[in-house]
Amino acid sequence: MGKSLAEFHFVSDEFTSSYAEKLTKEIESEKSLTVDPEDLLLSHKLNPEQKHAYDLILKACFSLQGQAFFVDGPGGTGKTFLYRSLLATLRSQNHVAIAVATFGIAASILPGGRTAHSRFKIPLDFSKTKTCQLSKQSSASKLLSESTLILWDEASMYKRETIEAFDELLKDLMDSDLPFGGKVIVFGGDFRQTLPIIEQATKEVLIESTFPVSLLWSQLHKIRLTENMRAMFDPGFSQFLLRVGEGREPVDDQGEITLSPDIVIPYVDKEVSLNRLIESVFPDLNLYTHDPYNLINMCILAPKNSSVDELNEMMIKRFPGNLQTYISSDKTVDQRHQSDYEDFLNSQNPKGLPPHKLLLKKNCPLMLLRNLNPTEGLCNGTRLICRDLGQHTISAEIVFGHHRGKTGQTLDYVGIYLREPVFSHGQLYVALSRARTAAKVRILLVPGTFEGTKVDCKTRNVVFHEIFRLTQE
Ligand SMILES: Nc1ncnc2c1ncn2[C@@H]1O[C@H](COP(=O)(O)OP(=O)(O)OP(=O)(O)O)[C@@H](O)[C@H]1O
Repeated sequence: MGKSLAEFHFVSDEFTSSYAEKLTKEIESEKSLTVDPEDLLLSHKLNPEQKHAYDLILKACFSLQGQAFFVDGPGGTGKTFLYRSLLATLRSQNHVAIAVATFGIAASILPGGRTAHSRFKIPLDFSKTKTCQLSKQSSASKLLSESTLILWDEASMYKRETIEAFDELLKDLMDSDLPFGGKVIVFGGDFRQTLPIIEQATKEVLIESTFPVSLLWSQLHKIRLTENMRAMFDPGFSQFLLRVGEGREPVDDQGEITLSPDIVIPYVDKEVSLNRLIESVFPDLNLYTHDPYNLINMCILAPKNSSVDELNEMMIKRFPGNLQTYISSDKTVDQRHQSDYEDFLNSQNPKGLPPHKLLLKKNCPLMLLRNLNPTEGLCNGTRLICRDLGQHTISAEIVFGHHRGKTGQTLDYVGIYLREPVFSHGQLYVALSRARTAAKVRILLVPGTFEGTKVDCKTRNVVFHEIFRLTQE
């Protein structure tokens, strides 16, 4: 009687102190995140819709009454702008505000952002276990319990079972039956943009996997942002974007929409037209040497990796400087098959890996394909500039993301290469909606060989209308 557990030395003193240290360290590091003074001023710049959302969410945070929100806004309505403002306000007052996103690149845009998978130990393969792998004693659990706000961007791209597992985790941690354990949680997203990625899934399977199908959906307080701040100086373009995103742009009997000839590059032949697309987006590649920070926001987007590879091959030849070639080393599991399969392995181009033959030049832009260190801004989608090319190493500099002051997913000039039409919900809308004005978009539509009668400005726009019906429920 009257003894503490520690006196029985079940666990070595060294272990207990290092665990306690780790716990404190994680919470302290979250509390000591530096707040960008610019972010603190954002609350004064919010538009009336954003301000309403900001006040509502902060009220829930300060009244200690748990509430779950969903901020639903088309691309460019300032969701990220609102999140940055909320995070800055709370963190400057010493509150723990956790920010996560579906993909590394979106996480790197949020100050202190991490991917939801790494922060909440969500298993990558949900078929084996449907629970988050966080123990109640872990530092991440403690952090969640202490948090005033949990902010989850791009929740529209997450499978509902993941969010349901997170709800169970919070209920367990907080010993509460309230939704999300009674925490204040803000989900954000846009169902006009791409939905969860499930390979080979039918439309029905895809829709069934989305958040609005979950029973949790009806328990969320919905906040809608409607004013497109990105395209505010081109209202006609902003309305066109919304019609494309919501599948309201009229289609012909082939199911295709007609784009304005002003934004379409006329198709002559593939090489000539591709060159025109490249020249309209990157008029002078020499400028990368002097001003990579501005040029990194000019991009050509394509729905398939094979089109991107084709463009990269053309672009790197045009880029000034000496070419450096890096060759991958592919090995068969059984060494005896190496000579038979080496050429075949080298010809493969799996997603998430660079090509077998990677061609680079000093000062050329790069995109990282792995979440190497999201907290330092090194994640899948981070854009960098090659600074030095060694024999086995590449020195590169981050030129995009929160770590470089370039926040949000706005592009200064967008090229869209449709060698074949888009194939999935929201793809065309996502690409178009990165631009501020129609004058900063150019699209190359390669005519299909099918019947050979394709009219130049027509293309497919895939929109699953069912998702909008579900979000309204
Ligand atoms: N209240 C505001 N005042 C000034 N600029 C704003 C405001 N809100 C947003 N913006 C600007 O509008 C652009 C789009 O905002 P933001 O990236 O936050 O939108 P988003 O809804 O997160 O877009 P997406 O869903 O496409 O990622 C950014 O350049 C941002 O700085």
